[in-house]
Amino acid sequence: MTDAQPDTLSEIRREIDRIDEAMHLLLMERGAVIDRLIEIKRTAATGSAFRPQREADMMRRLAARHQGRLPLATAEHLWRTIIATFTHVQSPFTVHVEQGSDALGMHDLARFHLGFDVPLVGHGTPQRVIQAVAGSTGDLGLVRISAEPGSAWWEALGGEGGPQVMARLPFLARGSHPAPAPALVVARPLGEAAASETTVWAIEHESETAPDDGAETLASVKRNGRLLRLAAAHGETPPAEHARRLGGYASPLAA
Ligand SMILES: O=C(O)C(=O)C[C@]1(C(=O)O)C=C[C@@H](O)C=C1
Repeated sequence: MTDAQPDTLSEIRREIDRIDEAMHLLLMERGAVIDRLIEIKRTAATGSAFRPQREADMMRRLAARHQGRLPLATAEHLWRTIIATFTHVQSPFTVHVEQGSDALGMHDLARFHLGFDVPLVGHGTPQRVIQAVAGSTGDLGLVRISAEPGSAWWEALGGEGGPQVMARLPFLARGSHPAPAPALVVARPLGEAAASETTVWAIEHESETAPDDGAETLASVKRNGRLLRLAAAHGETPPAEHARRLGGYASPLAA
């Protein structure tokens, strides 16, 4: 199609304008619905409007109905931005991001899932991220999942009211994801709003090798002939006798 067919081109552009206007009106209508939701949702109990299981259900439905020319990643990013923005509107929060060895990847991941309305603060280590979240009311932390990190940073999670794992990103996990850096979202306990399809555990093994217990090893560190392991397992059953529960997340949708 060229500008030599002005009638058809302007017709199509009118259609695009109609769709854009409808989308904009719908987004503003969504904002008005969120105003009503703020009145009935007891965000004050946890200080956070973040509802990871609800978000997972929404993203699964989006992926299931998706088709056509628009890349799924673009639809995912648009909706993540909308949801994160409306989460922030309900109860403002900051996201503490581990910059460490992959600062660019982590920044991409944060912006992909949160848009630009949510403020980010960078930290050099996962422990600093956890500390910042622990000292806040409803802030989130983003910690990179790296198989052999420099320290067993997850030892700083848990405890009475302390930060826990709440989500795993990317959620619509595909080989070609535009922001593929694997990360865990940590937050102070969200009560019933938390997701727990997959539970995250800290396990200390007597030897330097992990047994085949069916749990996925997210990260591990060898210390004094023992293996400190951050593991994830479907359901709520501990994979080992002395496993310490560190939170949970909605299981990402694999390709
Ligand atoms: O459903 C809720 O509880 C909301 O707060 C709404 C909403 C959304 O914008 O759709 C926002 C934040 C939550 O994490 C989940 C969904």
